Amino acid sequence: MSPVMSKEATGVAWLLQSFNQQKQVYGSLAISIATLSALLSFVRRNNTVLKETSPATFDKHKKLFPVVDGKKVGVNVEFRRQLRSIAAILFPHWKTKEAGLLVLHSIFLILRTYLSVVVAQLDGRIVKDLVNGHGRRFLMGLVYWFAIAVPATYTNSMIRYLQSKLAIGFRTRLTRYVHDLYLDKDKTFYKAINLDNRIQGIDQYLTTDIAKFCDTLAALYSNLAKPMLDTIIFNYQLTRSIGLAGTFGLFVNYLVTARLLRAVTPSFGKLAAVEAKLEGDFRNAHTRLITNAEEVAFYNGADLEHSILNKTYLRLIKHVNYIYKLRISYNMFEDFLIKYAWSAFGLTMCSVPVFFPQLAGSLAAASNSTSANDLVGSRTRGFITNKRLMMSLADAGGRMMYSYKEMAELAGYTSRVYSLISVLHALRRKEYDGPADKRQYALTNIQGQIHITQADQGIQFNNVPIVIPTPGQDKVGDVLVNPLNIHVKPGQHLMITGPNGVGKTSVARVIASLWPSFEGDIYMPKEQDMFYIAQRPYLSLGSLREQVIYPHSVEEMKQHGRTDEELMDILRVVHLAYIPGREGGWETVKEWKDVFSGGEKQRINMARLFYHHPKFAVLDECTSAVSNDVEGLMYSHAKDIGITLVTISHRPALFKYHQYLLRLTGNNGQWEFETIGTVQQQQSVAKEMQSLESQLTQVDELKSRLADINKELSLA
Ligand SMILES: Nc1ncnc2c1ncn2[C@@H]1O[C@H](COP(=O)(O)OP(=O)(O)OP(=O)(O)O)[C@@H](O)[C@H]1O
Repeated sequence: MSPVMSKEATGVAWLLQSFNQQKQVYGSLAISIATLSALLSFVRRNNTVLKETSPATFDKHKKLFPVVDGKKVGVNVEFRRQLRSIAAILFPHWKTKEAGLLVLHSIFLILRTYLSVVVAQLDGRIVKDLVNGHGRRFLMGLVYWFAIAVPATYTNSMIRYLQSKLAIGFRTRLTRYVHDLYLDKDKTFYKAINLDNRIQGIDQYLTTDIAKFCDTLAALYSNLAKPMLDTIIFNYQLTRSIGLAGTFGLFVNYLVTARLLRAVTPSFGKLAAVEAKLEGDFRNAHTRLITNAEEVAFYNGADLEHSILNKTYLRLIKHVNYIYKLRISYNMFEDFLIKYAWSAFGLTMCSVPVFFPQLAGSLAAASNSTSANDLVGSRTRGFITNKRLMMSLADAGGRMMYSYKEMAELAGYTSRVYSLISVLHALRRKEYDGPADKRQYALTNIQGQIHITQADQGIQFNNVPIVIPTPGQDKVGDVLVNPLNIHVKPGQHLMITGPNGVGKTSVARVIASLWPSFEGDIYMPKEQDMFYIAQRPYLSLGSLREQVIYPHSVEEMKQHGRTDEELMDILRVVHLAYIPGREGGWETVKEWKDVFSGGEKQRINMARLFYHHPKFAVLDECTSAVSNDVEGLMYSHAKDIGITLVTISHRPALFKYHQYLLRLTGNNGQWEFETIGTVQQQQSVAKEMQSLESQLTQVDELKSRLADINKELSLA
């Protein structure tokens, strides 16, 4: 073999040997690429929309979510139980996308730890080659350094990506589940807002709290799982160089740190829960202003609203500042312990193989046995590798300790999310907040029965009192109306009248099952045969068409074979035929509550009645802003098309469209049921006519006064 050939052969052999030594670098690359392709195909296959939660699932979860009161919020047994209950929603089974994401996330976490070890060794090797003056090896080390950078950076960004995906996945599942509970057929949303005090400012729970819970949970997994893994692997690596005594020292160090930190950590969980509540109050105050902007502006109430908003904000910020203050001393202590005390301890550990080789591990012993020339290089290599491992270990331990604070915060969010779900579950089962003993008219003692019958049986109340549902441990409701006995048969229109606040709308609430019936029996047709128009007109988000067909969607309208021409006919009845032309057609989307006048809003609501064409309609003062002539036309049309009306109003002008009158007197809950057209009725109508006639007699007088004023003005 020529000297040249022999040199080349040596070069190839060295490269092969070097490749052999660094095969883990290529292994890492291969694993990363394989994981990437698995991930991409997995994510592509799993972009499905979540299915609606079935009643069977809710029944199954009943035991998981008992309502708990007054439990201490913190990292305790109750926190773990609540987290396990919520986990049943996040991971309904092991074939979910989130479970897959979790597995992938874990793979990348392992990969990162593995790469950290490789990097530490490579770092030690490069420095050794530098100290020993091995130029070629040093350059080759740099090549490997860059080669490892590719999977390392990819792994890091993948971990962040998967953590965000996991958080979004959790949030989607949880939001879907809570929405299914909240907006179910039993109108749980109404009960949660009006019949219960356990969840205040529910919008904050549904939006921010769920999001924060999911973000913290996903972050906690990587902040906890990765350092745990790191600790095990790095400790193993270190044991090989600094020996068992060093590793034992490290463990003692962890234990002492954990104890110290636990002792000085303030109750961050409780503080986070209070902060979330105060955030909710602040947001709520703004929402109220947005909803009532016009009324506030008319009253010139900006100053008062300003001070309410400021006070709410100050309460929040005072609490946040308090948390920040607590954090100063806690963070100082935490940093001192984890950054400085641990580093000093780490350096001491790194010195073990140098000063006490007899205590060192197998790797250090091997390098110490090399020739004197290589001793400095080997020590340098050992020190650099150990220092890097030690730094990673300190970082891992630090993150584990910091995670305790995150865990405490997670406990706060968990308690909020858990209480939301548990109260919604309870309300779904009609378990309200009330006294434990069965007192009359307590929300825990609802005895009334609702019987669904054929529409031709009408609506019947047998001994049903109207009681204000009052939540609270020691509370019972006040009786507004004594037990009612009424029967509204098809075609026998009923009007409910009485002074303000006597309980007229409350009767409608009981008919609609918004309020419970505490006693007696209610017989009524099925939901589809009934329609309610509330006192305050409601306009939804969406197109003009969707305002008329509400609560139908456009798909439902099509399924029922309804057309825009029919909608136009309906608008003619309520004298709004000009609206589609003026607003640019049925598809126009606007904030309709700001577009329509008070009377127009009420007429749109009446248009819905004609679109849905129910057998019975409960109309609660829903035409008070409509002119008398149009109101009359709408009432006549409703009766002509066979809708039986239950009208709530105190205006005698509407008597003539009804056969019966339920008069709530407000006198200790008393009521009278009369046939319209009796002597009393005629007297009351006659009284109204008299008053109108007396006003008419003044018309000429008023006209002449107006003419005088005009004349005076033109002279001036
Ligand atoms: N959720 C509630 N909690 C406590 N009290 C309530 C609640 N809802 C209604 N009330 C009270 O019950 C009474 C009856 O209310 P309701 O709305 O039925 O009156 P109404 O006869 O329809 O009055 P109006 O003619 O002014 O519309 C009122 O005094 C009201 O303040």
